[in-house]
Amino acid sequence: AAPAPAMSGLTDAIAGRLALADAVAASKWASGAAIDDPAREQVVLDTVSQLALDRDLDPGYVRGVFRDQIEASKTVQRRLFAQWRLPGQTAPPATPDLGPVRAAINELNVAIVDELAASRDIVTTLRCPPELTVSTAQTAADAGFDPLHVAALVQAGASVCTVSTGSS
Ligand SMILES: O=C(O)C(=O)C[C@]1(C(=O)O)C=C[C@@H](O)C=C1
Repeated sequence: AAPAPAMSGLTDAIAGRLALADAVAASKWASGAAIDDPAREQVVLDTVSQLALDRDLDPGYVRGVFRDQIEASKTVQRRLFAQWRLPGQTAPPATPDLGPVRAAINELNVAIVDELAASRDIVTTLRCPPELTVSTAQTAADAGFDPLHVAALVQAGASVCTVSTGSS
């Protein structure tokens, strides 16, 4: 097999977290809960800030990456809700208890911060945007993501590289 792209550990962890948005959405549909849960978002952001400090990463950088994880999850959840509201469509059956899926998200949060630490030297360089693009494409293909999840995966990676490639 070809070697894995340099940042595929990170994009695999991001994709694993994003894939859980489907289970979150199904659970919220079953319980009638809102997609947006600002209190849970604060817990996630505060937790990953501490994980960042433990690894000598900039907590502001890591919070920014996780704001994108949360927004990407909501992109998927909102689209699924919109689909399930269509005539003749239904949500998959799910338990209204978010506890188990949030436990899985917590584990992937740690994995993502670990992968950000492993990629700390590349994220500030001009190699980051192309490596992230290649890894994202490989991860999306391996995961069998549909266009919605591919778009959300790209959204989730938007703040990973701290080098600007835009002309100014
Ligand atoms: O845990 C939830 O309820 C989710 O929907 C997941 C998540 C997240 O990505 O961490 C996303 C949106 C919510 O506002 C809170 C958290």
